[in-house]
Amino acid sequence: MAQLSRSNSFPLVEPLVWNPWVEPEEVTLEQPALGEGSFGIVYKGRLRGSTVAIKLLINQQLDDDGLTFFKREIQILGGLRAPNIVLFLGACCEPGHYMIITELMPAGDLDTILSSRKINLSLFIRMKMARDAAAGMCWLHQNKPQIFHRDLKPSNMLVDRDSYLIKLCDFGLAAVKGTGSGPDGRGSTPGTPTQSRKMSPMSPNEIGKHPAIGTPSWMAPEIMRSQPFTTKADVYSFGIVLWQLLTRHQPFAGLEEHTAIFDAVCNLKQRPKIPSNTIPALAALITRCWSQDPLRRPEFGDVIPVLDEIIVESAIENHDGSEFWKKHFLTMSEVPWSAFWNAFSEIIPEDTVTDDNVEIFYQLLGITPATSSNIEPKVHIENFGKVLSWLPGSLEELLPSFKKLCSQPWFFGFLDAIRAGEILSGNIEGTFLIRFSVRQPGVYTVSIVEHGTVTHSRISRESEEWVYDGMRDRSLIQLITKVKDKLKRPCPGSPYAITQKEKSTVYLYDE
Ligand SMILES: Nc1ncnc2c1ncn2[C@@H]1O[C@H](COP(=O)(O)OP(=O)(O)OP(=O)(O)O)[C@@H](O)[C@H]1O
Repeated sequence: MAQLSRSNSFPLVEPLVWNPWVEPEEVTLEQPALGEGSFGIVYKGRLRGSTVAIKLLINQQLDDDGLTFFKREIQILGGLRAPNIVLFLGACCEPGHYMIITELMPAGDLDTILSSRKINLSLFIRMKMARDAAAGMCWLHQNKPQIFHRDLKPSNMLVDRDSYLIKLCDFGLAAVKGTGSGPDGRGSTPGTPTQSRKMSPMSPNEIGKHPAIGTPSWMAPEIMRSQPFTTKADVYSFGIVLWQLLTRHQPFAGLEEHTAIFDAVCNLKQRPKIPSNTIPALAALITRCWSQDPLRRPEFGDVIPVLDEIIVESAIENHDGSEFWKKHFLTMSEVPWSAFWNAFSEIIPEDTVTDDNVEIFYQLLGITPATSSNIEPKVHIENFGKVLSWLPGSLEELLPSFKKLCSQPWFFGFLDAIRAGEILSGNIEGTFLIRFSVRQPGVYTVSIVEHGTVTHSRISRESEEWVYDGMRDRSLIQLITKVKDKLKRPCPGSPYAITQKEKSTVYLYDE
């Protein structure tokens, strides 16, 4: 048999259409700026009929070294096409108009988003962001030749508005292995550190003391010490980013001076504190990523599958539930209803696989019937996780437990405070209903008419027991019977009234 020669490249003989250069007149900028870094101010703008992001260099009088940097950023970013790396669109290399143009990421950078408490981001979304960043870094490290980012931090991670997809940006400090493309033009490629003039955001004075590249809070100890480094220096930075995604805090916040960070990280081997209630796999991953010894840090290719499992665990706290999702739908955030039900009906008792139960489950997962027969409804991982947090126990018992709950006249399921208030108003003192807490999955809310107004309070969960009004019980239904002096009269009109034909004998009200 003829031997096929293996080749993954061939010479491109046709003239290339790729032309990165843009004339300054082609670009229009919109004020105010979107963001500002140490080297550039970024604006929203227009180019050739498209809305884009334009980074104008702050220093428009580049010397030879500055020009080398600028060209390298264009060369590296311009050659990258990957789902988690911001798309390069063009550049202008005319003195006075030095700029780099990329796709616009409308939600801005991750640093701003994480520090804005108004933006609610579940741990599930934040771990998906971590996975995106890891995928972007994996692309760089597995490129041939390898690319080192050297400034990985949340302000260099851009966010897509709707999907929260993350793309890496700012390749101003990036380097290509084996090209001698050091920022100072003297070959400070990874593995052979030299003194760098470009250090963000250290001042020139400090550079002499700590010849290193990057931003101190995210800088690996070997970089700070100006020792040889590898791709694992980026993995260290990722460990800090992962901790930020977990806590939404700034790393080394109390340490203002770069020398203090140097001392903490390099000499005292200190790291930010990982909260004790962190998912164990996530705590372990952060710890490995920011190991003092670079050899103990994982490759990004190994980080991604670990994050895939962490993503599931962050959406579904219930152990059986997260194992179920990992087994059938790992890497999927939502699955078509039929695929979900096929897998789920395999693990529940055969007599519970009924049309009634399908319907009840449909409601429970907050699925609205498809408006068109072409679109199959989907089960979202976070909804499944929430449902399991309200109905803890084994998966086999999920449907019977929910059915029993629905048979209680006071249970109203998915209802917000405003609607609960409307339903209860005009009822006598002590009339109440119980609903899933809209804000806090895993918690129930009691809405009750008290002193002529409707008040809302929580039934919390502590050590596998439900707790309300000083009483506690493993069964929610039993707990409600214990507080019937306060919760006197179930509110009429439960949406599950039909299932209440099989009314529970556990709780009997004196109407
Ligand atoms: N494509 C984009 N879409 C939206 N906002 C962007 C985009 N690119 C950059 N920004 C915003 O501008 C800020 C600065 O961009 P960038 O990091 O590229 O500049 P820099 O001067 O090289 O920064 P550094 O100080 O980290 O070196 C980002 O943190 C972000 O807020």
